[in-house]
Amino acid sequence: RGPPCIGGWIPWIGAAFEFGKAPLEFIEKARIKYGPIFTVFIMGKRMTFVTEEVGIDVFLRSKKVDFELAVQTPIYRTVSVPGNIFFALHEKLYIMMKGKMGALNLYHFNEQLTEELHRQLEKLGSHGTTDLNNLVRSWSQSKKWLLALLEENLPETRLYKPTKDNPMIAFWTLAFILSHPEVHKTIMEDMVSVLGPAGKEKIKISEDDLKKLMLIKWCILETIRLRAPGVITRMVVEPIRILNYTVPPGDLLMLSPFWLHRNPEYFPEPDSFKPERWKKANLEKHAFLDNFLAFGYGKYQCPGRWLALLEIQICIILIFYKYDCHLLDPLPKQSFLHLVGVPHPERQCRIEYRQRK
Ligand code: HEM
Repeated sequence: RGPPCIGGWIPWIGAAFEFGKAPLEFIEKARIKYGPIFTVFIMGKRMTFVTEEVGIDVFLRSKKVDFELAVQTPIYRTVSVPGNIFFALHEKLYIMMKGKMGALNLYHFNEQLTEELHRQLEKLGSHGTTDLNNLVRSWSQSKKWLLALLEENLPETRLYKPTKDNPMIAFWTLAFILSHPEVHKTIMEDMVSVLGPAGKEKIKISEDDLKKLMLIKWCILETIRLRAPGVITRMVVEPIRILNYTVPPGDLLMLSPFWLHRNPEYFPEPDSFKPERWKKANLEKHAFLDNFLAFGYGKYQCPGRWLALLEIQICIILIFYKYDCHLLDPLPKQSFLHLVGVPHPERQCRIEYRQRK
């Protein structure tokens, strides 16, 4: 017997209309109505969602589910890499990225990232008002060095251009910090004690400075917890038993880090922005909090996770070092439309900035 299946009235199309209206909301409503495991039938495809312990454990650890088979089609759709090239290059590319961007090798990027962000900040002038989204977008457009690094190590990737970098986490982190004045104030005090008062041109940020500015890292992780990707996915390759159900091969097994991070058993007061909960994580040993799955898990866990954290950390330090900032709009809600990747804001959020003296 398979899990409860949500189909809809029109045979092949299935639940596509209902699901497409607000996929994230759909998943949570379906969990409440159908229980911890359910299948959604859409455009001839079956997606089986697991939302509680047993299912999550199968998703993360079972040998009967496959990462490459699940992501090949979306990769073809977004960056046009055909299946044969993907399967031939994927493992090599992953190992290379994991090595170059691993937590231990990462600080080589410090100087390059700081230089690049300084250049972008100069364009902002001494003061102004802008949409926070525009601000972070302009910073993330010049990662040519990262592409060059990939191409140098794996020339075959030259043929494929990546999609635009996604600056959403930098947006949300700035928005969360600026809408929590106590947190913002403590960050500014820490910055003065580590980097000194404002005024120096083009400060450099050492690995040691980053370690001392731990609250910023906690804010980024807490932001990622609250704005985690809507789903991660695996393809079922052999029948798997979860609770009393059998999930057949060919199903896409789906897990939602976004909703998992809202489970109060795992994260007390899950909707509150509480950077201090990250005090418990063993970040020195490169471990996150239990049940934090924003970067996926297992053999193909996000290889860019430490680089993403480093980049946002430097970005926030540089902007707060140079400018006094405040939001002109309240913290926007997240849109429930984005299932893949980090949720976008429902509406704009303006920021006013003025150079610190
Ligand atoms: C906060 C930002 C980021 C988030 C939330 C994120 C999240 C994720 C997630 C959830 C996965 C799928 C893992 C799984 O299914 O187990 C993934 C894979 C991946 N991420 Fe990230 N990521 C981020 C930033 C980055 C950055 C900056 C890079 C590159 C520089 C990157 C490169 C990749 C790659 C290449 C994969 C695919 C791995 C593979 O094909 O084996 N990510 N990421």
